[in-house]
Amino acid sequence: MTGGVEGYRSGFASFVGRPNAGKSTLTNALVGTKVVITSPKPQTTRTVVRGIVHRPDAQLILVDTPGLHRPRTLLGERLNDLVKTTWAEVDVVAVCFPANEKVGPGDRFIVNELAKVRRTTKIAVATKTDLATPEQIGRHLLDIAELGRETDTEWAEIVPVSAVSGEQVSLLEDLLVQMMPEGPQLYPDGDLTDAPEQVLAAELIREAALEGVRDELPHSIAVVVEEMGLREGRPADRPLLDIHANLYVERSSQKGIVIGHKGARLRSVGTAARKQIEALLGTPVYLDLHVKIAKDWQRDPRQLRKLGF
Ligand SMILES: Nc1nc2c(ncn2[C@@H]2O[C@H](COP(=O)(O)OP(=O)(O)OP(=O)(O)O)[C@@H](O)[C@H]2O)c(=O)[nH]1
Repeated sequence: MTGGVEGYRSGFASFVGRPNAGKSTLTNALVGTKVVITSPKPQTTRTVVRGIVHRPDAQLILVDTPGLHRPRTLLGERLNDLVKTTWAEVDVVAVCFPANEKVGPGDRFIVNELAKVRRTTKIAVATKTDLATPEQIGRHLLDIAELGRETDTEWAEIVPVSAVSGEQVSLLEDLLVQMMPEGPQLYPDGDLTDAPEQVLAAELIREAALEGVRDELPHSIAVVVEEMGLREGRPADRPLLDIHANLYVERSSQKGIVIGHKGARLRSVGTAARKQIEALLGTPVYLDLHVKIAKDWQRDPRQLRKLGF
């Protein structure tokens, strides 16, 4: 982890736009090819991590937010409120406007709703520029700027890109990174998306760590699996799964409780969790557990959410 490195930036961006606007293709172009569509993490029910851009200077986490619909019912309105709450929690919302189609009522509806979320930085992305002539792209950019004025939306940037030809994709990445706040690395190196096994392993460790101390530490333990992978050089019939995990508590007094006298409690937590994970995944496990205090993270709702507090 390079968390805490000076100047390091980390945060969340979300691509929105009408169906077919090119959101998924752009996510894949930014992250690389291996993105998998994942299920929501247990503790973040509203957002799904679609991909993570790792750089030496930053980590950019691309999340999906629920789709926005024209509300016809109270439930529809509630859902839209939820979308707006989510938009308020990410650092940047990027609205995608395909360059080969005119800006239309569907776009206008989304931008109007987004305009009500004042604090979040908004950018406009003109997607699929390989399908449009330079004149069309120019016109399109003016239309997007005009829509911004009409809806009282301040576009921090308007960026034309093609996810297919790759044109301007790295520029978009640089711009997004500059808009992220300074903060620690939130996901392990190499993670492209939330791996369900890692989430499950973290849950089992958390369960084991809470065993017997629930009253003392009700909601104060979070677990992040930093690394998880089969150890290299093992015979095929004797695999070993290495898991490195951090157990986060809020205060140093809690650290003592979790570790126990001369580390005895942490060792038994490790043993219990290891057996559970082995039973679940069917592979022998080497579990390396560290206890850390998440002091600086407590005031940041995004990081707290990531940690499941
Ligand atoms: N030529 C070209 N086609 C693109 C580009 N980006 C996306 N497409 C195509 O446009 C279509 C829609 O792209 P998606 O990335 O699935 O769009 P989306 O916004 O995620 O769509 P929904 O999931 O329906 O909201 C697909 O057929 C893509 O191949 C691009 O930069 N150039």
